[in-house]
Amino acid sequence: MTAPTSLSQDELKTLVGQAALQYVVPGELVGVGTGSTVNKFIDALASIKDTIRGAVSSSEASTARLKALGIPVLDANDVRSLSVYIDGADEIDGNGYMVKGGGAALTREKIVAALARRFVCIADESKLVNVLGAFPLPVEVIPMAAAHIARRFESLGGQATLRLKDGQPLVTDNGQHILDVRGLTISDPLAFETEVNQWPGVVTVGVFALQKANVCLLGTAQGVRTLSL
Ligand SMILES: O=C[C@H](O)[C@H](O)[C@H](O)COP(=O)(O)O
Repeated sequence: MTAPTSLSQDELKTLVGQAALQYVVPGELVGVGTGSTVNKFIDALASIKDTIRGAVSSSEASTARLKALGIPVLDANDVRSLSVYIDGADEIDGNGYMVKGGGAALTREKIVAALARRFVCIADESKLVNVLGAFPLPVEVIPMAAAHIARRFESLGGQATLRLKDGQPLVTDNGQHILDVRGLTISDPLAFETEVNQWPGVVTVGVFALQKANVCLLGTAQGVRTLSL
């Protein structure tokens, strides 16, 4: 697919959202992520909704969009496995390791991704990085542990702030809070994810290395680039 150089970031998201349809298996369920890029995928998915069984969703926001377009949404507990999970990223590196959670959906995203045999990341080219960490790292936390966890990040050189919405701590779909951690360089994503996920009070860290992307569809000025990871 070729794109003229004048495409906006929004148009690049539309391109990769549409390109992801090729990974949807007829007659099956598809795992659906969250965010502005996935919204483009959901819109494209509506055009083939009669060929699939439905979706397993990673957020209330995606569920609402899927249902509004007439796509059935199944509970993750009723599904043993998915052929594919399609989601965006805030950062992705050349190994398929990602930072996610800019939309606060990281925990459910990891759960639905865990059900899938293949993770297809859709992103515009601004998301491709050499090393993870420039995007403030989202971490979902149990509220009573937030200050303690923030201090642990300080000891790693990070500065953690509680994410707010309308002046109040943002509450996730799971009833928890989000810390955004700036100043980290995540040179070993697998080790980092494994360590932080063990800290008491951490629900999920937004590094996706244990469940990395297998394919990335990257929207570029030259068109959609497919990275096999
Ligand atoms: O919590 C949100 C997700 O991890 C998103 O996939 C991520 O933030 C990318 O979102 P967007 O496509 O809006 O840049």
